[in-house]
Amino acid sequence: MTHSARIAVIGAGAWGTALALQAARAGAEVSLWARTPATMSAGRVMPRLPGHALPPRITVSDVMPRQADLILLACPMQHLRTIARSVPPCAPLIACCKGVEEATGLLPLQVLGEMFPHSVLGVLSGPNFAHEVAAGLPAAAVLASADRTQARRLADLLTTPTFRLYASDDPTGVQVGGAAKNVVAIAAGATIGAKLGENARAALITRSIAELSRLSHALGGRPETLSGLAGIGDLLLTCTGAASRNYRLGLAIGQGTPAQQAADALEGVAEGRATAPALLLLARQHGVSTPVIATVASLLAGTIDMEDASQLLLSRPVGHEFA
Ligand SMILES: NC(=O)C1=CN([C@@H]2O[C@H](COP(=O)(O)OP(=O)(O)OC[C@H]3O[C@@H](n4cnc5c(N)ncnc54)[C@H](O)[C@@H]3O)[C@@H](O)[C@H]2O)C=CC1
Ligand SMILES: O=C(CO)COP(=O)(O)O
Repeated sequence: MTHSARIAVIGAGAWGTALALQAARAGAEVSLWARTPATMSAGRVMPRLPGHALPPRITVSDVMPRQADLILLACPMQHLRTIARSVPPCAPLIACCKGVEEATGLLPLQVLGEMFPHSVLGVLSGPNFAHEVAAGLPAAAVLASADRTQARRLADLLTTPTFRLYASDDPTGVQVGGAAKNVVAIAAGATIGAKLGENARAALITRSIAELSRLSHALGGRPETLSGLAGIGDLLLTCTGAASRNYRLGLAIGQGTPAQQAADALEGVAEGRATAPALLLLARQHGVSTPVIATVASLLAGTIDMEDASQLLLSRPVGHEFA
């Protein structure tokens, strides 16, 4: 490519803004699409990430870009379908959201696959707090597409020494990791909020990896993907990092705040909330046992309290570790 890559970022929330900054750092000309109409400016977008100014390579607009070499969709999962309706099918599309569509039980690329059957599709996921990526701190993630060569080519458009994008040809495993880790993070936060201890949290995170691997396998992904950046990597970050919105939602629930009230108090989207029941349904349809996801779904629905939740998990039979 002789010109700088043109990268369109759809969604000017925390993650979209951070990805726009990263794409500019990688040398691209960037258009950042913001939903809010009228005069978009750095001043409107940046309060979410204080301390970072938008460089001149980034233009912000409420009009969808018509031309791009790559399109990054960085909106909340439950709005992906609506927002994608306005996106032109002019370039490979990368889903940067993490979750399952509640109304359909579909993963991001299944939603996009229905809408853009002829486009190259990929997913970007991994342990990445937006504010750190925006600041240019070192981080790594994975970009997965069905075609390994495409995945590497697209990852190269965004990779810099401080944002290391590994390629993968297991988009299903990567999406399951990204969706499920937010649910596990709610459980981890609740464990700490209820003062069950750090041993309990470590056990919960580790056992959830088995759960996620089973689910990934049943949905057509590879279990080993869950031991990579989009699995263990993101679990480590989100289940221990106090900046995680999903963890903070769980923490408040564990301290006794009703789920709805805890969610209302959060700034930004905690994807695990809508994803927990959707993922549970998906797991049941595929005959996969997912005790952690089931417990979080019940906690969020208010059908059990924290004491019931810990009893449910602690009363399960203790078998062979890797049975
Ligand atoms: N914030 C982070 O550190 C990271 C977030 N992600 C993922 O990126 C996705 C977006 O998250 P954030 O940027 O953090 O969200 P955010 O909470 O910062 O921003 C929400 C975005 O959703 C838009 N929005 C709100 N209501 C809407 C509606 N009714 N219709 C259409 N758009 C609406 C807002 O305009 C804004 O762009 C999520 O799936 C999240 O899991 C992934 C990695 C890191
Ligand atoms: O996905 C994230 C980090 O990889 C962000 O996590 P939260 O949405 O829980 O803040």
